[in-house]
Amino acid sequence: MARFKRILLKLSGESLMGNQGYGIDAERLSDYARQIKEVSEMGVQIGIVIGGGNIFRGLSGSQKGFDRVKGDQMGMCATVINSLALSSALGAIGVKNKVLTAIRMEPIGEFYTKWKAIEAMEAGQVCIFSAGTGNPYFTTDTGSSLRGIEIEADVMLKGTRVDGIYTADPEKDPTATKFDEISYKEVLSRGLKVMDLTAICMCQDNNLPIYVFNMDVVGNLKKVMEGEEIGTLVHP
Ligand SMILES: Nc1ncnc2c1ncn2[C@@H]1O[C@H](COP(=O)(O)OP(=O)(O)OP(=O)(O)O)[C@@H](O)[C@H]1O
Ligand SMILES: O=c1ccn([C@@H]2O[C@H](COP(=O)(O)O)[C@@H](O)[C@H]2O)c(=O)[nH]1
Repeated sequence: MARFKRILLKLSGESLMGNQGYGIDAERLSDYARQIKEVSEMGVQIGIVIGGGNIFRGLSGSQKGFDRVKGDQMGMCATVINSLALSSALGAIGVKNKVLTAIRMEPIGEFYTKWKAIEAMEAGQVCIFSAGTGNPYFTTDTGSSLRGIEIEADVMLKGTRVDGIYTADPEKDPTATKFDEISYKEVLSRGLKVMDLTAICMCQDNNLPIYVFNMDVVGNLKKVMEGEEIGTLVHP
C-alpha cells in the first residue's frame, strides 16, 4: 500500500547529466523511468516536473549578457527537452504518459489545464508538466509547487542528488547535519537553499508537504512510497 495516492515528483535537470557533466545521461534517464514505473505499478497517480539546469538557466545566461526574459524562455524550453526525453524513456518501458506544456506548443505537448492533468492521472497516465510556470523569473521548484497545489497532490517529492535537507549545503560543508523533519518556517528562517524560497512559501500557504530525498539511488522512490524515512519531511 502506497503512502500517498497522488504525488508531484520534482526531478533535477542537473542530476540528469549523470557523470558526463552536460546534457542527458541515458543511463540516469532510464534509472528514473524504471523508478517511476515501479511506483506507477503501485497505483500511485504521478505528476512530474523536471528542471532544466543540465541545459540552460536564465539567471546564469543573464550574467553572461543574455536578456533575462529570453534567457528564462530558453530555460523553459530546456525543461521541455528534458520532459520529452523522460516521456520517451517512460514510453519505451510501457508507461503511458502525457507531456503537458505551460506555453502553447502543440504538437510537442498539450497545453496544460488542471482538469486535463487530473483526467489523465485518474486514467493511469503519468503527466509530465513542462515549461515550468510559463513565466520568466520563476524556477521549476516553483512550477512544482504550483502544479502540486493545483492537482491536489498529497505531497511534493523533491528527488535530488542529496539525501535530504541539511543545516548547510552538504556538497559544500562536510560538517552539515541532516534534518529528518523540519517546518517550512525553519527552512525559511535558516535560509536553507535546497529549494527556492518562493516554492517553500507556496507550499506553506497551501499546506502541501514536501519530502526531499536522493532520487539518484535506484529504488529510493519506491522506498519513499512504502514509508521508509530516507529523506527530510517539510511540514507545518
Ligand atoms: N541546506 C541544504 N540542504 C540540502 N541541499 C542543499 C542545501 N543547500 C543547498 N543544497 C543544494 O541543493 C541542491 C538541489 O539540487 P537540485 O539539482 O535538485 O536543484 P535544482 O537547482 O532545482 O536543479 P535543477 O534546476 O537542475 O532542476 C543540492 O545539490 C544541494 O547541494
Ligand atoms: O516557471 C519557470 C521555470 C523555469 N524557468 C527558467 O528555466 C530554467 C530552468 O529551470 P530550473 O528550475 O532552474 O531547472 C530556470 O533557471 C529559468 O531560467 C522560468 O523562467 N520559469
